[in-house]
Amino acid sequence: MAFQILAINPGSISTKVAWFKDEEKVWQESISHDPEEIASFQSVASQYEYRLTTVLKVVEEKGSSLEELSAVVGRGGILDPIPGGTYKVDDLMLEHLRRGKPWEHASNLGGILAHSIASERGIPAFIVDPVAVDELDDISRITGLPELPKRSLAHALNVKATVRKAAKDLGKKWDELDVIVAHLGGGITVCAHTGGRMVDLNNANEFGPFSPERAGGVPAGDLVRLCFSGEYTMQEIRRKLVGSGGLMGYLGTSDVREVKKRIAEGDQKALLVYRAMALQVAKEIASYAATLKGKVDAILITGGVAHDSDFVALVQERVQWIAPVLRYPGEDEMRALAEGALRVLRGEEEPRIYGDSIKRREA
Ligand SMILES: Nc1ncnc2c1ncn2[C@@H]1O[C@H](COP(=O)(O)OP(=O)(O)OP(=O)(O)O)[C@@H](O)[C@H]1O
Ligand SMILES: CCCC(=O)O
Repeated sequence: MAFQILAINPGSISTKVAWFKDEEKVWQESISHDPEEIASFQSVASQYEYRLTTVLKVVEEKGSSLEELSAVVGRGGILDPIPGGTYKVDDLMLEHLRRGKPWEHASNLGGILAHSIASERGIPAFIVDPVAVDELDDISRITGLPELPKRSLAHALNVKATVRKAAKDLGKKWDELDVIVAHLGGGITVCAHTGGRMVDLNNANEFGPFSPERAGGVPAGDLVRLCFSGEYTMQEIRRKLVGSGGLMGYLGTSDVREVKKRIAEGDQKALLVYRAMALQVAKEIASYAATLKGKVDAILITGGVAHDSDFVALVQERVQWIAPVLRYPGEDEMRALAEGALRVLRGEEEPRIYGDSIKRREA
């Protein structure tokens, strides 16, 4: 009998919903929300009823029956640091998903919504590879200021799914591959993945290359001066770094297709910034070759910007001396969620327990 799985992926102004019968994606919808309506909520957690109604309406319109579900899976957000994998949503996780600390992420709602739909039907709710996955080697946490260690926040769901895809293509086990993964989306995660773990990475919100909408690493002294200039609130500075930085900051757009259009029309500034982003991505990739001591099976380039073969070529010409570059354009987070749930439903993997993972890390 096929497993039927509902996957829910809440983004900042969209909610993606998909229905799977085993690996077959029966349907997928992405509902765009009115940014003003979203902004009218006090917190991510307070959007719960609004997003739940959205999900239930899509399911009804598609003519699917919630009663046939085997499990519900949601994208998980900012939790305490935990290893990657498929987690059962339990009371402790729910409490942490709702608290929105140290800051909020729309994907926190994924686990909350999955639990709400699943618990009424006595079926399991899961999250898979949330942004809080932390598998860093201790040496990678050291930054230069003891009170500011590197935190692991990454596009873990797509990074892990891409490693699994590459493992199939290369005929190896996913947890035996040594790869560098660059997820090039609105934010950019570059990571060294070895032995099944993300042992070193840039943290998509704080370090590394600038991205379509984020600043990446910036001159620390000048940033301090900006913070104390009296011109900006903390919220405004945060917005500059995540949302209005990178391509958005330099060119007023975070859409790489628009940047390409301007370049084709002869815009030299757009060309310079576009090439600079490729250089920064290449330098970040090369730094993880050092983490892996040069033992790299492949460099995997994924995310929306990987659709752009010119951009990938600019990166490739600077890093192909390290290892072959494989391109996996876009992402299929909905499939990655469903496959994470399927591995547990089929008994191929034990579901992880959030509280146990935190305790193990603290011990
Ligand atoms: N065909 C394409 N050619 C060039 N760039 C593209 C193409 N398709 C998407 N992009 C770019 O990819 C970026 C968005 O990537 P993606 O959809 O992976 O990000 P997201 O899901 O919004 O954010 P994140 O990956 O940080 O969660 C945008 O800059 C967009 O312009
Ligand atoms: C913080 C990394 C993940 C994301 O940007 O959504």
